[in-house]
Amino acid sequence: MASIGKPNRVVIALGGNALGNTPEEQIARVRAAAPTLLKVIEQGNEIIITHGNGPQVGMIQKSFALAHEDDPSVPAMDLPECGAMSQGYIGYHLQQAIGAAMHKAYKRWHVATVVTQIEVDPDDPAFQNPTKPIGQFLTKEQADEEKAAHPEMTFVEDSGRGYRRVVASPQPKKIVEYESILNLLDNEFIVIACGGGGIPVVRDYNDKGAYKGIAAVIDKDMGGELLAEDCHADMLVLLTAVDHVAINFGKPNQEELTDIDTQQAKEYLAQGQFGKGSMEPKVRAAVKFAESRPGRVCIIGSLDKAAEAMAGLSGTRIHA
Ligand SMILES: Nc1ncnc2c1ncn2[C@@H]1O[C@H](COP(=O)(O)OP(=O)(O)O)[C@@H](O)[C@H]1O
Ligand SMILES: NC(=O)OP(=O)(O)O
Repeated sequence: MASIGKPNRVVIALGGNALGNTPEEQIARVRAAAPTLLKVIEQGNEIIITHGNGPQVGMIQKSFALAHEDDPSVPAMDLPECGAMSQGYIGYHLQQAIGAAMHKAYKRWHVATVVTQIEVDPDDPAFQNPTKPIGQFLTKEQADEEKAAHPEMTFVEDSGRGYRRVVASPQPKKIVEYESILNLLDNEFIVIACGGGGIPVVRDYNDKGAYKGIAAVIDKDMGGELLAEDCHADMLVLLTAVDHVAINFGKPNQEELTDIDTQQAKEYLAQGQFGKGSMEPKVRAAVKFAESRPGRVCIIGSLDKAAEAMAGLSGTRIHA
């Protein structure tokens, strides 16, 4: 386990759903989380923050469509642009909250957001099979209405919480701004990076290999895992809206997991114990990280109990 007292590198991922649905809710939640994040630093760790954007990226795209609904000549705002906006929107609130807490404690303001692109494979099969829920939760009737208005969109039921639109979610391959992130870390900044899983981009070989956006939303748990590996992190902490990963989730025989090894996690994955597009990618990211180097640990827990989760008093610990 990453022990207190030596400078461990910890990547902390904040779930998009755990950040609330309005700017006011988001400000309140990141303000509440900021003291915990600083406490992790005081315990001798370096932290790197990433975050989801599922609700926010959908909200940004829909707001733009509504603003221009009377003018069909205005094209839709594409997902990569919406993803970039979500990184700015969430990074801005995180910078304010962490910056204020840091300034109070140390009279320093060393926190910065990196607008981060992540290269994906244009032939990733995920482009043929949308799985990433975005936007608000809908009733069945609302989802049917949206589907009738936008036949190209796909809607699925999301972990008993309602219906949501799903979009393609390719695997992250390479963090384009990797060196900028490491430079900021070397200069003792708290870095917020790979928000929303990173803006998905592909190489355009008709334009000398330049990067261009592609319509998708990368899973931030998988983006966060890549960030953690690239930054040589010791621990990956995935914070969401539930205290623990569970088996038989939502059933009378639900069982909360506190400590499992990757073998057990893989068996539960094979049994389909985890919600697709919600808990499943977290457990997959946890397994990948825990198996990437001896001693690496992932904790999945709630944003509200982040301190307890890091102290081993809450959350699910996944290790090799
Ligand atoms: N087996 C499970 N154990 C715990 N939570 C689960 C499980 N399967 C699905 N979920 C759902 O997954 C949610 C976390 O995924 P999601 O909301 O997508 O996360 P994020 O906070 O990253 O946006 C939980 O709040 C819960 O509703
Ligand atoms: N991009 C992403 O995974 O967002 P959520 O954490 O909100 O699902």
